[in-house]
Amino acid sequence: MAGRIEDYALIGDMQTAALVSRDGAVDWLCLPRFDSPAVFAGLLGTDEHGFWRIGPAEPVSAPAGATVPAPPAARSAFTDSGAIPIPPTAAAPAVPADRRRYRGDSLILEQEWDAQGGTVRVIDFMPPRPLAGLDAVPQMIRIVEGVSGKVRMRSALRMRFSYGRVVPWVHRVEQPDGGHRTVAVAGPDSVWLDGVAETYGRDLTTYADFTVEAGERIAFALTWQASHLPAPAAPDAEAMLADTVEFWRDWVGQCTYQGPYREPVVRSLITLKALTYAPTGGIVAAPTTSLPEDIGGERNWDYRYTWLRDAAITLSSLLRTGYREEARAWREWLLRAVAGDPENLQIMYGIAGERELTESELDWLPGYEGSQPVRVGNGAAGQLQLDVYGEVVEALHLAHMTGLTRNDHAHLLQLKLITYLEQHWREPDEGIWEVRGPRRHFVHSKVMAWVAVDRTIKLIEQTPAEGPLERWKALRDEIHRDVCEKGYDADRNTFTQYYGGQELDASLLLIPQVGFLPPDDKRVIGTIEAIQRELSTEDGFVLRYPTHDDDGNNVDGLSGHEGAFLACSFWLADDLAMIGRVAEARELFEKLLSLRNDVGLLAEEWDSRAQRQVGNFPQAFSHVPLIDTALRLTACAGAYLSAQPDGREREQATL
Ligand SMILES: OC[C@H]1O[C@H](O[C@H]2O[C@H](CO)[C@@H](O)[C@H](O)[C@H]2O)[C@H](O)[C@@H](O)[C@@H]1O
Repeated sequence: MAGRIEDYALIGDMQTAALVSRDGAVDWLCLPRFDSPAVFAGLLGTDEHGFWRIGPAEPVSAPAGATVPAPPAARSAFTDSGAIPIPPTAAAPAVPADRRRYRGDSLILEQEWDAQGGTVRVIDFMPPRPLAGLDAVPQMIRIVEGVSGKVRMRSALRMRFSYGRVVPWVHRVEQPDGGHRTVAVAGPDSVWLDGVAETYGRDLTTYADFTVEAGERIAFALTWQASHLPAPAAPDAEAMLADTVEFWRDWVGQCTYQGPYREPVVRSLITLKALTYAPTGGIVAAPTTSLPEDIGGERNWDYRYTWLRDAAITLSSLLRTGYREEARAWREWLLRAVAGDPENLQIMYGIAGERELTESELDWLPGYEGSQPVRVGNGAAGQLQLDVYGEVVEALHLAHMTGLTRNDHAHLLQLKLITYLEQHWREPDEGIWEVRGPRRHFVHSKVMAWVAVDRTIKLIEQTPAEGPLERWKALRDEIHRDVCEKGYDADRNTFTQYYGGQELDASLLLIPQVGFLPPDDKRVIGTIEAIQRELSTEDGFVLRYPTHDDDGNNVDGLSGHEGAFLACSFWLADDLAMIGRVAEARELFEKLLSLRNDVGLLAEEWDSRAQRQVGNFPQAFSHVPLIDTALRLTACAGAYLSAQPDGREREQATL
């Protein structure tokens, strides 16, 4: 059974990613791309749906309920050593590592067990893949390293293609040097296992039992190849490790952020890079599908696609921390994806710009802790969400302002988007939260329409780009007036979720951040205070909107509740800093940092009742605001230091 969401660490090669549990099991891996069917889908079901666990065969202290390690009957060498008799269903021992971490600022995971006989380390990574050529195939490398003593280990590999549905045909391929490879084939996929350890099959699972001594390193490699193509070369694991170390050293070396939050910022940047599909520049919202927002409920979605909103804000964070190449690549992706008539702009696309993201349910998967359905595809692709025009234009604007090489097509696209928005901003939409209830006049959507027009006016004023400047200035004023008249409740001194509504919405926290109103405007302060009052969880985080009305009826078309939305909680910290409540902002930010798991990763939401992470994982939409808030608080600290040379702590508004 899958562990808690925070028990997982991410490894990836910028084309796909895997989740590795603290017990040494890879429970999620889609091959060859982020959005391909999973080869290991144990995360959303059981071990029967695929996993690959490497860990000690005999840990010192197995927790209650852990599978007792035992030798398979077919292997005499192991049986001769006098190990415990095997229960017929035992696949592999599942015992949490005693320690784990990423190797420095990289995506190379190291887990260590103090086991019977000594200490052992397993190093897991996926080498960044070349974009073309024979070796442009996904690989997962697992190096078992003896740290001290002598430890008996087991690798248990159960491949189940097509999200746990298909048992592949697995066979050995003898090699001229006397060694062998193991290959699993079904339909379009083949997956090759290489390693020096002897393997054997039992219960439709491939095992290797071996011993590792201090200083010894035993490598395994899994390589995917289209099944109609010749066998891929067996990778040189140690050379791949050296290349991967160098790749991350170079990449992290470009980071311009040097403030007090360097560790969480860099880990978030590495995570965002891992979610970027290198061949096209598309960015997935998360590498998983259907990790529930409500454990046991139906709020389960496929995030392995590129949302314009999520990608645009990711781009902004990358640009502000020195990463221009990713920004340039995403701009190219955007231009290709939206090519054609902006009337047909989708709010999300596949990672290569695909438009067909039809949603369906995988009824053979039980779901994470029974959370059904498991969905692939995403019906939100067909929604109207007017805010994405604002987010995209804002990202293009920032790219321009930070000196990214001029691109006339991007300018042209921006002008076309505004021409579309001019005709459609008055319409109701599904809004930033993609609610599956009725369309409404969401205030956040209108605010972001204002952002799109505002930034385009600035583009025209600052560059040779041309457009009907006066007409668009009038449009900008009209949208502003409309929002302030219809989206603001003067009696309660707060903006509301939608025109004429009573509910609040945490996306309103963005009003001062995008410059729609200044932070010291009484309506802004009133809205921040109302959100703090009405949308806070008992532990001080923020819900994005109330999921139920006063009579207990669901308002977003879905049953159940959801956790605090981490992005919104970071936005609150930002706003508090903007209105001068810097100490409070910092306290909230640090509380948010404490929700990260031990390797620095955040899901989409936090379940305050269960005190655990929920939703897809790791989530770009959580790591981006983490970076943004860190930058703001760092700027606050800088302003503070220059204003307070004696170093005494005092709150002050800096923005
Ligand atoms: O919870 C309801 C909606 O959840 C998803 O949308 C959320 O994730 C998106 C990607 O990070 C984000 O852009 C959006 O703002 C979030 O609400 C899901 O994709 C939707 O289908 C679902 O209705």
